[in-house]
Amino acid sequence: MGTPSSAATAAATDLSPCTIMGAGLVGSLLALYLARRGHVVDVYERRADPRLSGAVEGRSINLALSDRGWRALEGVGISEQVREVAIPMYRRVMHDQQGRLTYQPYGRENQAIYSVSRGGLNRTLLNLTEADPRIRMHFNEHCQHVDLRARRLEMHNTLTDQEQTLPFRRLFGADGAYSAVRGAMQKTDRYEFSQSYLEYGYKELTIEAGPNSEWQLEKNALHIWPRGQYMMIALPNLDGSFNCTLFFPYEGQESFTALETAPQVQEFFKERFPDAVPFMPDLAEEFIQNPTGSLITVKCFPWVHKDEIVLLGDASHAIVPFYGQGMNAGFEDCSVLDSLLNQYGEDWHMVFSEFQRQRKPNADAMADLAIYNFEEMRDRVANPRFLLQKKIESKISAQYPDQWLPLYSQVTFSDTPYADAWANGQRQESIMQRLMPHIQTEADYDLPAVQEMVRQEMEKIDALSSMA
Ligand SMILES: NC(=O)C1=CN([C@@H]2O[C@H](COP(=O)(O)OP(=O)(O)OC[C@H]3O[C@@H](n4cnc5c(N)ncnc54)[C@H](OP(=O)(O)O)[C@@H]3O)[C@@H](O)[C@H]2O)C=CC1
Ligand SMILES: Nc1ccccc1C(=O)C[C@H](N)C(=O)O
Repeated sequence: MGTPSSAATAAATDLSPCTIMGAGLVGSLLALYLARRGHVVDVYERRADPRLSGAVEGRSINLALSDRGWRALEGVGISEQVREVAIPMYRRVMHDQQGRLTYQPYGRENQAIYSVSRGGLNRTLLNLTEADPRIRMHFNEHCQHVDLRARRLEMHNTLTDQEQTLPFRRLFGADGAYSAVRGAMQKTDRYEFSQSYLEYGYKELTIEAGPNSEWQLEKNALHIWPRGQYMMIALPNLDGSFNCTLFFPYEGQESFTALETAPQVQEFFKERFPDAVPFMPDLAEEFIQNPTGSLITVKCFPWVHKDEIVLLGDASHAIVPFYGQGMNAGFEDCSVLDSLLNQYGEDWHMVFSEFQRQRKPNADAMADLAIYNFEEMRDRVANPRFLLQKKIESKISAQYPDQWLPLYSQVTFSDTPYADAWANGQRQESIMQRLMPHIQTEADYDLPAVQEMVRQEMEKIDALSSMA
């Protein structure tokens, strides 16, 4: 296990107490970061302790941990522990309507995104917070109101029905997409806020483990059934099963409203996902019983109030799940905040204002990237020309590693700010649009005319970067 980077710089005395709202993934990781700097941390969470309440496993989209998330976990020395329960997924496996498979690697050989269960990761983080004497966890505490002026929280205990008012000195809103902390900030003058829902919802389903707990599809992959306007995906679990998610329109001919009865569900899946159905014995029951989740994007500004309150994770930037970056971005918030604390010490005004200055454009870019990846996953990955373009891009990247890293790798396997990755990616896409009409097969990449075009494009990239 690595040494926590921030522990070395922690001052043991005179640190202001910190209050975190929300003990989800971001709130729990942030508690570890702040405690390891020497702060006393109180964490309030409206849910019961998931380790006691036996939260149902397999009822949430599996997370895909990638480099930004791993780096943040390393920052508090817990990445090895998480790695033990994470399954590497090296590539996308696409299933067409006849059950034929095509493949797309995520990055170079050995580069992978990692499937982890949200509940499992949350429990691991909570065990670690509990082991730290500086952290006090308060479950079943619902924040009903934040009084910004008096710096007080109105809390309601959902077990005892008791109300209490608590003062805070420094408040970190990690209370998710429907944040109560943000809710109070929204009432201040000139507060910018927007939320939008996709016209799609999601339904969680299960591909069962085989008779000997074996995986019935390729284990180390993320499976996609792209169907143009909708898709199903599956991520592996440690017990041999897969968590499947159907992303599906609310309305229309093929939509949730059109699938109401068990025979309708069976019929539809048999036609559209025939190779998955034999592994989904509880399909119709799950489809009818599991709730349909909605898909929200939240943007807001500012993220800070004076030097007293800051929003992190979904509270400031909830995004749709299609890039698998929501948790990674929220974890990166924690490591960025920690490095700003290293830089500015207890000058919270500087720390908070730098935090939102750096993070806001990146959060906005990630929100756009997430929507873009939905179109890629549900539609473009089914197109052989798209897969050829990705192969050509990886050849360019191998030949010109200093000039070209594919967009997916910049987002997933680097710490390039999301906004820069998105801008680079759009530039690269326009180059590919010029190049691809000259390429029909992978071998065409070596044609002298194509090589010359690529060389000229690289020269332009060099010229641009020397001007920057
Ligand atoms: N794979 C999945 O299904 C999901 C994944 N995620 C991932 O996790 C990432 C990080 O999420 P994070 O920012 O931690 O947000 P989360 O929503 O995971 O955590 C916020 C926590 O705060 C609690 N909370 C909300 N309102 C209050 C309140 N008024 N008082 C006290 N507690 C409150 C929430 O409870 P409650 O949940 O009851 O609102 C929740 O436990 C997301 O970007 C996403 O990628 C998040 C959700 C689902
Ligand atoms: N975790 C997810 C949850 C829902 C939808 C997608 C994901 C992904 O991780 C997608 C992956 N990054 C991909 O591009 O193939």
